[in-house]
Amino acid sequence: MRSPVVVMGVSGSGKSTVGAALAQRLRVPFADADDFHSAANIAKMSAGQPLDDADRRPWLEAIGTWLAEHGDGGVMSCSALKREYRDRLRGHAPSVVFAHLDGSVEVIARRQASRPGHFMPPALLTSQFETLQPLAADERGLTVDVDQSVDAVVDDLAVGLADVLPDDLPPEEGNR
Ligand SMILES: Nc1ncnc2c1ncn2[C@@H]1O[C@H](COP(=O)(O)OP(=O)(O)OP(=O)(O)O)[C@@H](O)[C@H]1O
Ligand SMILES: O=C(O)[C@H](O)[C@@H](O)[C@H](O)[C@H](O)CO
Repeated sequence: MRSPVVVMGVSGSGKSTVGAALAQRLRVPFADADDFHSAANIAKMSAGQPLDDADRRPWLEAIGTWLAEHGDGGVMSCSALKREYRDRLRGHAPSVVFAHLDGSVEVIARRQASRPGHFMPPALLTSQFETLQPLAADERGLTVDVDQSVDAVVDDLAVGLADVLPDDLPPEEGNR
């Protein structure tokens, strides 16, 4: 069976950009968890307030449903900041693999600041880092450094995923 991939990380780490490019490379469907938020969640973040567990619960359910529907391959960009959120997603799609886009607050703040017209205010980056629980050793996934070009990040992901999912990727992707 092929597996869905969740590209995770704090706001501004590159999930939307990298996730879309990865899906294209793997030739699988792509979805962005930003598009699954309720209007109330978007309004809350836009007003500079971080989401809490209750705000994220129905959102995670919708994302889990998408992952379950894409058990044979798909990429979802979703912050998935806490272990308990990832456990929830795994409950829907047990084969899911998490790809953490990891970077320093300096690099990510710089990218967020130069991104025009996004609802997420840069001031919320601190709470994103405070909430983030990196992948634990028992979680199926990989971590990639975002302090490099988008192409290089996607290359690292494709190579790393080939190790995590040796039977899932087309040979030309898996053997890069
Ligand atoms: N590796 C990279 N090198 C340079 N710029 C990047 C890289 N990855 C992403 N960016 C840029 O950084 C900004 C943030 O990226 P993006 O919107 O994809 O992040 P995100 O994690 O999806 O954010 P959010 O969760 O807030 O929607 C964008 O302007 C994007 O073009
Ligand atoms: O869990 C969260 O707090 C949210 O997912 C945020 O991270 C936003 O959706 C997004 O990343 C903002 O751009």
